[in-house]
Amino acid sequence: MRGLWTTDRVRAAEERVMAVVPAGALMRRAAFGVAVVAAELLAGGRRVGLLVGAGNNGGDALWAGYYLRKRGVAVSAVLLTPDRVHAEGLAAFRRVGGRVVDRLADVDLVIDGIVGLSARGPLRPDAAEHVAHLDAPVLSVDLPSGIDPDTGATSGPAVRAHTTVTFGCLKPVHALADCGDVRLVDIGLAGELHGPDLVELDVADVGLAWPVPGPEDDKYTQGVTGIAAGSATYPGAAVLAAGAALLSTSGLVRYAGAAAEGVRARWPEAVCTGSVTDAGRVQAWVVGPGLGTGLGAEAVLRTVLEAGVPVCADADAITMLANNPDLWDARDPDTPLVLTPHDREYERLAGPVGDDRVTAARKAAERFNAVVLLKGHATVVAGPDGRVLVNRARSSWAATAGSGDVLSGVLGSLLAAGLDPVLAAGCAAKVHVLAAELAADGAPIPATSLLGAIPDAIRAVRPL
Ligand SMILES: NC(=O)C1=CN([C@@H]2O[C@H](COP(=O)(O)OP(=O)(O)OC[C@H]3O[C@@H](n4cnc5c(N)ncnc54)[C@H](O)[C@@H]3O)[C@@H](O)[C@H]2O)[C@@H](O)CC1
Ligand SMILES: [K+]
Repeated sequence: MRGLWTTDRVRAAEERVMAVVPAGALMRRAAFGVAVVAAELLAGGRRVGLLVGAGNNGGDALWAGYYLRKRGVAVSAVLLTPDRVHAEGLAAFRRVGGRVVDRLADVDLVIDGIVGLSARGPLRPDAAEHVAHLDAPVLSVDLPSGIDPDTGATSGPAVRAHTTVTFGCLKPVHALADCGDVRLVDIGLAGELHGPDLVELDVADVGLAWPVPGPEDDKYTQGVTGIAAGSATYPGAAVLAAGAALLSTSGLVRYAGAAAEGVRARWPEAVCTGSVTDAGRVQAWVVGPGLGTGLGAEAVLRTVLEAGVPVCADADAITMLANNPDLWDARDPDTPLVLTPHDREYERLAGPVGDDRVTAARKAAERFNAVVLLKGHATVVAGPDGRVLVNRARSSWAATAGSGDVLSGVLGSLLAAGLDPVLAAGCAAKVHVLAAELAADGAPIPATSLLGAIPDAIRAVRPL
């Protein structure tokens, strides 16, 4: 589990530490960490170029240049705003023979000290011009310049980092955007940082949380998942969601709806009925994928919300909740509800997502008293209690038709097994992208292949 802290919190912690350490000590620690990683990345190379912006991020780069010079590396620096540059850093850099140049040429590694925690918006045109012409790998100081540190959003030119060296703690950008290989250098903030703003689950967290049968378990004790999805014309969503639930835990799966025949044919182990009213007891419902939004679908959603068990509402269920707010009344507010919108579904529910996906998910979670799993390349899970988990996919193979139906089935089975709904959503998101990566192995895949890779993904996260 990795914690991530927003820039406000980082600055506050830095201020408290700076009050008790000698001036410049934090920057020196940070810069030394950058120099160590730069030396490692240089391997046989001898020439480093610095892109130096107006603030302390540029100061870090200049001090890193100073340490590299002292090791005999040839270091040149472009000062993007010569009238606003970290004066002590520049003086130290010059003192050891660092050269100031107009343009970086023939370098083996570039250190990006254009902008750090104070970044707003994309790279300015002059910085973008320098970045566009780089042909060496880039080591970014704190974060790749041009990406927003708190939201991970990019609205124009930005640095593409091979590696990022950050200080004290990880920031949201490190989980929400591509920062290359992220290295964390300790600068002594730990004692001043309290609980993180965001959390990224790692494989071990998911493996430990994943429900597996014990010696006393049977199909009922592991949780019965109900699937209210699909239609006679479109049974696919039902087949995918039911299959995902069957492959995710050893609990029973009940399917209820018009696609019963299709589900039974593909998954003989599922208990299938035509209607949610005669489905029997379940410990959690998945409702919505391929269900439609007509009156019959509304009745299904109402029945499921009234059942008094956790519900994962996806796809058409979200659209119905957005179109007909009376449906919220059917819900017992003390029973967990997980909403799994993509951006367009989110917009129907709560307006445009915008650049700040974490805040968007948080706001909706609070407003609807629900866990909100906002789908995207970086999936954000927000709980009504303020907890936020993020999970960034390393690839986009999961972005395929039917992929969301699979995710809802996985999530439903974890809710049925009794997992905390925020954790269930975070674990489902992680295993879902892992299954996509395993199935794809470098080539596009349909959702049925993603589904088929769920067991391998679970094996990959489970402790040996
Ligand atoms: N505060 C501290 O104790 C420490 C800070 N450190 C470094 O200090 C950085 C923060 O420094 P600062 O707050 O001075 O600010 P930055 O260096 O992040 O930004 C400097 C200035 O760049 C300009 N700018 C904003 N957005 C831009 C964009 N998109 N393109 C180009 N220029 C832009 C702004 O005028 C801003 O004030 C951290 O990221 C880290 O690298 C480290 O030295 C560790 C210690
Ligand atoms: K930077």
